[in-house]
Amino acid sequence: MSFITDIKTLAALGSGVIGSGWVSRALAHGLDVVAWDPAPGAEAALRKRVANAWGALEKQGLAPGASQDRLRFVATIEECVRDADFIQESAPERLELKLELHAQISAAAKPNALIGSSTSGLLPSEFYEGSTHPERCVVGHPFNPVYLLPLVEVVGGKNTAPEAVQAAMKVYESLGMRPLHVRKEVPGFIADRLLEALWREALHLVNDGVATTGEIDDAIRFGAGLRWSFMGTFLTYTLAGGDAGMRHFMAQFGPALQLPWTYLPAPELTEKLIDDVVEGTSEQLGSHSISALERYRDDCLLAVLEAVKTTKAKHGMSFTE
Ligand SMILES: NC(=O)C1=CN([C@@H]2O[C@H](COP(=O)(O)OP(=O)(O)OC[C@H]3O[C@@H](n4cnc5c(N)ncnc54)[C@H](O)[C@@H]3O)[C@@H](O)[C@H]2O)C=CC1
Ligand SMILES: C[N+](C)(C)CC(=O)CC(=O)[O-]
Repeated sequence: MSFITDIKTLAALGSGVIGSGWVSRALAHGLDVVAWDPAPGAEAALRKRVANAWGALEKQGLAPGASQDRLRFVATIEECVRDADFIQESAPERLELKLELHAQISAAAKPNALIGSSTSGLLPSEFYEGSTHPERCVVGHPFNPVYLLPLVEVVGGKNTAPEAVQAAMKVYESLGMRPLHVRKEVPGFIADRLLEALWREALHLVNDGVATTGEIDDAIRFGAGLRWSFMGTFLTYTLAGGDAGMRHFMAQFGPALQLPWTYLPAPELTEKLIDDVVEGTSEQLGSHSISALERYRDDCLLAVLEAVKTTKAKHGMSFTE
């Protein structure tokens, strides 16, 4: 089956924080958007959120014809999805609710219209169980604010066609996003597994009276947080191993993972794990030398620092605030 990838109309179901982010992104990319949300006052709240995001989207650059006026709010699920080329659900994170909602959405949608769910970690095999044409159903997990952050994790369930995953990635790309295919269906996918681990440790630190929430946030935003905007943990640590790279880093700091620094049980540091990490990071390094990547890292850091400083000053804040 071929799926619609050249989309003109996007349907958004659920128009809270995430749904309104999708609506804003789609409108800014010049699409027609049809939205539905059962809450009283949802239309006014959605239009207000879109208006609030529009300034940033204008600065980023709007597609030709992009307009907030191309948003239509409707009264039923059927009306919302009937003529849509792509459907994005952003309803509350409850399995039973999503299961029932997707049965209704998929029954009313065009059979070749892809359906994405914004779920943060529920399994698509479970909540698409009652869907019509489940082969076109995927997870498209975005990050807040959806209208600016490019990452979207794309996950298929047991009934999802591999071509549907590829087609959905193409659609998300057309919306200016950076899709990441999560190849194994696991709760929390990739990004939230990482974020939740950090979050769990942060709560332990607060609970144990070690640091305040502000101190913990400072520990992130003045250190690793700055690096993370342009270089992930594995490549960062490869550089931290100096010229000897990841193998030296693993030898020096790997054993410390077994110490009780963290409440999270560490994996056993087997030879295979070390080899997998070394091989993975070697691939990431590609033909770049450590010193070339150090210069790249430093240039990126300077650029990010300057950008944060200028933007904070524009908002009346000092750099250290
Ligand atoms: N807030 C976040 O940081 C992120 C949330 N997500 C996911 O996005 C989805 C939505 O989350 P939020 O926007 O944060 O929640 P929210 O609470 O801001 O919005 C949910 C919206 O769904 C509406 N709603 C209630 N029942 C509904 C139904 N039966 N059908 C359709 N809509 C219904 C509500 O009226 C509300 O406007 C969840 O699956 C969540 O896991 C994904 C990424 C980040
Ligand atoms: C808290 N959360 C699990 C809903 C967060 C996300 O899913 C992604 C984000 O925007 O951080």
